[in-house]
Amino acid sequence: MPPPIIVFDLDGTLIDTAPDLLDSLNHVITAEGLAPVPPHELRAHVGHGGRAMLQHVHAAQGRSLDERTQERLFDAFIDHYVAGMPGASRPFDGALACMDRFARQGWLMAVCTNKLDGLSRTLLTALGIADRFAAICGADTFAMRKPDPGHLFGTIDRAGGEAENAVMVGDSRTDIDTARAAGIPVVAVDFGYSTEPVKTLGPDRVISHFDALTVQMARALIDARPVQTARPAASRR
Ligand SMILES: O=C(O)COP(=O)(O)O
Ligand SMILES: [Mg+2]
Repeated sequence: MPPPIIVFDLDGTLIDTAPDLLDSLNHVITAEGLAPVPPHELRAHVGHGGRAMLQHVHAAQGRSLDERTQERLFDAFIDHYVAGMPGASRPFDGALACMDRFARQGWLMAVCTNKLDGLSRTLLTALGIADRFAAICGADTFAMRKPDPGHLFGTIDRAGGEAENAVMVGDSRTDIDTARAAGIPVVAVDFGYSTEPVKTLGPDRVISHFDALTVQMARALIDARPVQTARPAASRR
């Protein structure tokens, strides 16, 4: 039987990427004559991706954004973001020690993120932690992405784990919905980029610091999960 696996979301869960994402966004929009956005206004939108941030900023400043312009600005945003990696992005407090605990107990670790695959790898490599993960699967790794449970199943398969022996950790409704749809227990962090309080979204546990995420907690969540029906064949890889 393969070892148990803990699957982390990236932005807002494992890594605090918001300052760099906002910096790149402001770089792009100020070049277009828009006003820069203060961090507190956009932090909650960071978890929805670059296009959503561009749309939000344009709408908030009464500017239209056609598809072509959006794609041009998105490309410029990504270019700026990658060029600065890792910038000020850092693992959240306690995240590295938490990963150490799970690694010491022989758990597999993986990343399941709606950040692009290449960006996720570049960032985790720049931070010196890419090697810790048996799989890093982004928005464009599979034909589906979170909240489709196939993204999570695919990540677990690639890492060599089993969905029946897995826990997910995330910061958003998307993560919680994904894990729920997969029948996998989910721990929500309340320090990420959710627009709504995570405790209202139905996670199995909420933590305010990685120190609270113990191997015992993860083990207990897996042991307590109800007996699952077989996952849909379309989600198998
Ligand atoms: O970049 C995004 O759209 C969200 O990324 P996440 O899934 O790691 O939170
Ligand atoms: Mg997230």
